[in-house]
Amino acid sequence: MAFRPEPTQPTSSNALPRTAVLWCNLGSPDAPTAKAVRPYLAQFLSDQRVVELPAALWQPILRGIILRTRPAKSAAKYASIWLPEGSPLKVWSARQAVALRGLLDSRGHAVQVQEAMRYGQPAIGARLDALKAEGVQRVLVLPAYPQYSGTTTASVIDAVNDWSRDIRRLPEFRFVADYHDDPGYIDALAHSVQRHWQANGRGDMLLMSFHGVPERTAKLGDPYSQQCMATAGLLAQRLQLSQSQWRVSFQSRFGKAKWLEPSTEAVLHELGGQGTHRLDVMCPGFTSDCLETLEEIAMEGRDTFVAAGGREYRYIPCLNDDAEWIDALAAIAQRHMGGWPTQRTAAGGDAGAGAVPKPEAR
Ligand SMILES: C=CC1=C(C)c2cc3[nH]c(cc4nc(cc5[nH]c(cc1n2)c(C)c5CCC(=O)O)C(CCC(=O)O)=C4C)c(C)c3C=C
Ligand SMILES: [Fe+2]
Ligand SMILES: [Fe+2]
Repeated sequence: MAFRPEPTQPTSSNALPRTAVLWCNLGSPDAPTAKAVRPYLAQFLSDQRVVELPAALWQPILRGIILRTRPAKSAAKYASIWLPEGSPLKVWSARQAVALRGLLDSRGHAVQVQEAMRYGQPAIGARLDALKAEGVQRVLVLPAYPQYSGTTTASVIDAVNDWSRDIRRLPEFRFVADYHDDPGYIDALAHSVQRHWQANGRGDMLLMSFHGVPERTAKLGDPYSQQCMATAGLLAQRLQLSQSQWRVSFQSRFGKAKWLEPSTEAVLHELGGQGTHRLDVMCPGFTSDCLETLEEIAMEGRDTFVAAGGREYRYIPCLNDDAEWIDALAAIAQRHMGGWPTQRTAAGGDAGAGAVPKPEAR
């Protein structure tokens, strides 16, 4: 094992903050084409946090069946939601990082904020390389997942650990595990629903659809489903909804195993069949709109509901770069950076940069 030589530390860059927030999301393919989706899915579905099967059993299925058929089907779905600037998930993640940095800066915190992707680009390791080369000494790893799951949150931490393995002088790391019950997050969600009601009228029912995981994952102790239920309960309470006015479901089932229930598809079918007049649908577990919300919920979900007899289907967008949400995110970041010298100095750097004494020490 050879550890990499340390980069020469920048000496005169007091203006560059020594603390960074790494805003980590899932990632997307580079383009909405089968050619680009294939390596993305290969990386994603080879992560043993995501598919908990022995590699000797799973890899032949992945390489021999899934990666032959799924890339083209997924690419067509990605093409239906792709933005001129790229994948919605990456576009929103980048905007969120810029907004978070701006807000922290306006509060006197000199902190770098970078978005990074667990799969595809910009990769977590590449971002950490660049931050280290700039002299960053403290990194807050902030997953874009409000609810903790081994399949997502822990996998982000694995990527940080993989990068760390051959680094001689590591930055100080802190990891945010979850913020499923954070009052700022719940308030931002509640206000997004209230704004939607003000603009479009109140629906008869609010469906909160979360990404699913295999039922086995939950049975083995993953806290994800409990945290989803807690988020939904807090949001319903905050919106003063009665038990009959809200439902929770789990979407994006993959493979043949049993996943968390009820499935979003089954609930949409049921609600449509009952003649639900106006259905409001939101995805509180996704902090930005992406393939799973824009294609599966806003498009496919509508078709399922209407085909079953439902009338009005209204999709409420994710928090994306909503100002109240960025404010909540800044509070979460600040709380976890407590004690770190992030205050901006007169020289424009941070108090932890070393070379410039703090104003009060002069
Ligand atoms: C194979 C099992 C999967 C598990 C377990 C899983 C958990 C999980 N995923 C998210 C968030 C997202 N998933 C997204 C896409 C996506 N998810 C899976 C599979 C599993 N996810 C696949 C194969 C895909 C790719 C698309 C496809 O081919 O269907 C996305 C969107 C990515 C984008 O580019 O827009 C997100 C976000 C969570 C939160 C989660 C468990 C809690
Ligand atoms: Fe997923
Ligand atoms: Fe999906």
